[in-house]
Amino acid sequence: MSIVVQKWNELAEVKAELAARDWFFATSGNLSIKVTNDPLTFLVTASGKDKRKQTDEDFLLVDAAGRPAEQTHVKPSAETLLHTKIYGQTNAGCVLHVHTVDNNIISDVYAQNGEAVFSGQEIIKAFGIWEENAEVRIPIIDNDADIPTLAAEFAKHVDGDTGAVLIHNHGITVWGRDAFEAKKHLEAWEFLFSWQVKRLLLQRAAVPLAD
Ligand SMILES: CSC[C@@H](O)[C@@H](O)C(=O)COP(=O)(O)O
Ligand SMILES: [Zn+2]
Repeated sequence: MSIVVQKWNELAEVKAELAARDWFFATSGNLSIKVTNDPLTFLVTASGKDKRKQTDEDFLLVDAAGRPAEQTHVKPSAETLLHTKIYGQTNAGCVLHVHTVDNNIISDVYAQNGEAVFSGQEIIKAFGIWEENAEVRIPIIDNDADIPTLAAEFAKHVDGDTGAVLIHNHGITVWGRDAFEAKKHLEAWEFLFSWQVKRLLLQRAAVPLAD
């Protein structure tokens, strides 16, 4: 099996799992997986498609600049530039972007702080952090409609092989060394967002919480 087919299948599997979670509302979301390092190529979702559906045109191969690396009539994701920043600046192998109600609420509630901070949660260990009372932070950036401007701001927060950024009232972009890690981190972030949204609602309802 060629490396492209192998990576295609891997990304298709992640896509199906995220679809099963109903994380692709209204054609939102984009995913990619690195195929080769030198030259850099990666498979990225085709733009504007319903990512819950599985078709032979779900992904296309693009180069380091996000341009199609082979003849195709489908267009790369409108947000491919964000993926190129990650592959260009790190050794990440997979990038996942989803819009969920919870990630949008958290991005809005903490927008003024420029980040959301979480602690006191067992699931933080999914990020490979094992200390007691560990804290995790996710930056929140403005949702600039101009993709090069958005990508430039986004790139300032891309400094490791794993990471995540919230885009205000838009969604989350998570990356990891491989698809397994990217998905694990995405699920852990979404768990934290959902947990925090529910805590905020309970606090509002004056239900006593541990802290
Ligand atoms: C309808 S979602 C809005 C899109 O602009 C975008 O944010 C998105 O996530 C999907 O865009 P796509 O070009 O299909 O990758
Ligand atoms: Zn998006």
